[in-house]
Amino acid sequence: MSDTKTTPQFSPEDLQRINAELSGKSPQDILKWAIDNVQGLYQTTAFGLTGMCALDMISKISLERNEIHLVPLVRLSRKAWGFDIFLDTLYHFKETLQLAETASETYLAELHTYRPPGVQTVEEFEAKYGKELWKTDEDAYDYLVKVEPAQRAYKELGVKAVITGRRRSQGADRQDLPVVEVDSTGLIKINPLIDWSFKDVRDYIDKENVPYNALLDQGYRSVGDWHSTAAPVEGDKSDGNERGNRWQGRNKSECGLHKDYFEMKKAFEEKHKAAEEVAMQKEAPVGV
Ligand SMILES: Nc1ncnc2c1ncn2[C@@H]1O[C@H](COP(=O)(O)OS(=O)(=O)O)[C@@H](OP(=O)(O)O)[C@H]1O
Repeated sequence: MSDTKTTPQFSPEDLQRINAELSGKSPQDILKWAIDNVQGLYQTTAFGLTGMCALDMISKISLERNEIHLVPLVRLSRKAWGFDIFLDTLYHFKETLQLAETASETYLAELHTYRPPGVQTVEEFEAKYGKELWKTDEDAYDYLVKVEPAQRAYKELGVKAVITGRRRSQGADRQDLPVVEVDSTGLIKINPLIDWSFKDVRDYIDKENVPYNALLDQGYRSVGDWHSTAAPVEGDKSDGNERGNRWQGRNKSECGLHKDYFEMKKAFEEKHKAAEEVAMQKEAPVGV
């Protein structure tokens, strides 16, 4: 995979202007702007509530613009934008995988699913990288299940920009997010629901009858891998921190997908190389 940084469609000055223009606009207006102005646009989603709102809004924009309500959405939408990228870490809850299927059927959306390099199943992953890698080396885990597959997807599909489901009210690293940003690889990230609260997304889902992860009915507010998503505790509303059930007890609030790609890759490769050298030394016959 080439690691050359691509030239973003927007200069820093463009970005400043665009963010000023889009500030305070509705998610639908931000999405319309993105569809009209951004090339190579896809949505990256783990089918969180926010991503589901965005998916529903995009479909409605497509319908509204074409004014033909009986043509399958897939054909209309395909004209307007790319499609969904789903990074299957192999450790998602079955409810999330079920929702991925329901969402792509409901919206006739074409799902591009990417898995860790060279493997298709948990068994293959664990045979190659060991059991519970998220405990023994969480950075390597993040790199293998999210960061590398995402870069592979972007390259293979020609993705230049992604719509994400991040919101400022999710706190931690997200409280100062801009609407449009460019990451270190030149990828444009658009965060259309940036100003919405958890209640706003929940209300939209209910009002528009949007499919959602069945775990929400069990009290989950944020859903990631099963091994890093704690089950809700009765009576705990965690209103201030909707992602408080993720990576509990660990100093971690992001999965790596929204961190610096080059730094993650370098750290992974250096560690990997060192591990290989140790393994080779062990294998070398005594005296060599
Ligand atoms: N597995 C996977 N595949 C594709 N895209 C993904 C994935 N995980 C995270 N994302 C993108 O990041 C958005 C925020 O997700 P989370 O709040 O769950 O946080 S985290 O990224 O896991 O740290 C998330 O928002 P949603 O669309 O609401 O799911 C996506 O835009």
